[in-house]
Amino acid sequence: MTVEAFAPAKINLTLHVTGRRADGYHLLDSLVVFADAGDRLICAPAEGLSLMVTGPRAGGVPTDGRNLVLQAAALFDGPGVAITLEKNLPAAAGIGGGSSDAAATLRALAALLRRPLPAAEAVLALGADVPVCLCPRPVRMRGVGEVISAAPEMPRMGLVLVNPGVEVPTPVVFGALAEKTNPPMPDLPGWNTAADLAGWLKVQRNDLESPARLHAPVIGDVLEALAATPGCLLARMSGSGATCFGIYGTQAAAQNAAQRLHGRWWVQACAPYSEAG
Ligand SMILES: C[C@@](CO)(OP(=O)(O)O)[C@H](O)COP(=O)(O)OP(=O)(O)OC[C@H]1O[C@@H](n2ccc(N)nc2=O)[C@H](O)[C@@H]1O
Ligand SMILES: Nc1ncnc2c1ncn2[C@@H]1O[C@H](COP(=O)(O)OP(=O)(O)O)[C@@H](O)[C@H]1O
Repeated sequence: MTVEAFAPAKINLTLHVTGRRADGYHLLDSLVVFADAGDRLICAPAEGLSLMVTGPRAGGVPTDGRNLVLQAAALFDGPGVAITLEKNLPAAAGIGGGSSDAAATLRALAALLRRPLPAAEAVLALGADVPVCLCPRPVRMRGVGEVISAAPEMPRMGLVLVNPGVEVPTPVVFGALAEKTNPPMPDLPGWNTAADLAGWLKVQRNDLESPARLHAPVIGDVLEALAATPGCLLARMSGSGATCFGIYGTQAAAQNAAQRLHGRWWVQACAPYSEAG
């Protein structure tokens, strides 16, 4: 039996940094959605554990024990599985590529080996973003990433992701954040249209945008380019960057914007993705 799993891109529509724990990790309040663009995993029974990384964004992704896929697989105590990871998302890009791959590995191996998912603490130890990636659907994420509650359904909309090809290491961005204690989000209201959602998001924030722009000023160019595309309702950075997203009223508007932006950067038109269950 072969098990396939989809590892969707994670998008932080908001990212409020509300405090800092004694261990240095930051407390977050984030509206997280997933995209129907992502990496793919194929897991097949084998003698030992192995990983092959393929796909257009495989370059530079570690294939040894540094890869979160192997770290996630190791939680199943030396499983006999050959894993192929098709890498479509840019790495170190603020869209949770590694974390989503790790979560997809956990889902796939639990199904393949007919075993329960590892304990919550072990999942969190893989990375603060791994718990949220375990059930890809719109959620509000708090704590350092482990406190997850359902968010209202997303309205119909189109999205465009743009990454300028500059890797922005997450610890560097958190380290450069001047004010660590900022207001959380208010209660989430629910949105009927993409314009409603964008209007509400405009008065929310990504607190990591300023420190990320210090490290990679090109983020400012990406945001400007996205905002200038026809029909763009909001342009913002995701996570610790450098990927930015644009929100559009329709898929067609997002496709059109992506076509205009194609050329110097990684550009992907997509739609919100939600896994049932
Ligand atoms: C910022 C976020 C927002 O969703 O996304 P990305 O930019 O990575 O996609 C995540 O919190 C990233 O999660 P993840 O990338 O899994 O973080 P980890 O591997 O656990 O931590 C990497 C480093 O980021 C910092 N870190 C991470 C999460 C957090 N809540 N506070 C932190 O201070 C710490 O310096 C830590 O050493
Ligand atoms: N499966 C993976 N895909 C991409 N990067 C990975 C993976 N496993 C480990 N890494 C390492 O994790 C780092 C962060 O990658 P990623 O999770 O994509 O970024 P982010 O935390 O910004 O969303 C990369 O620099 C890379 O070396």
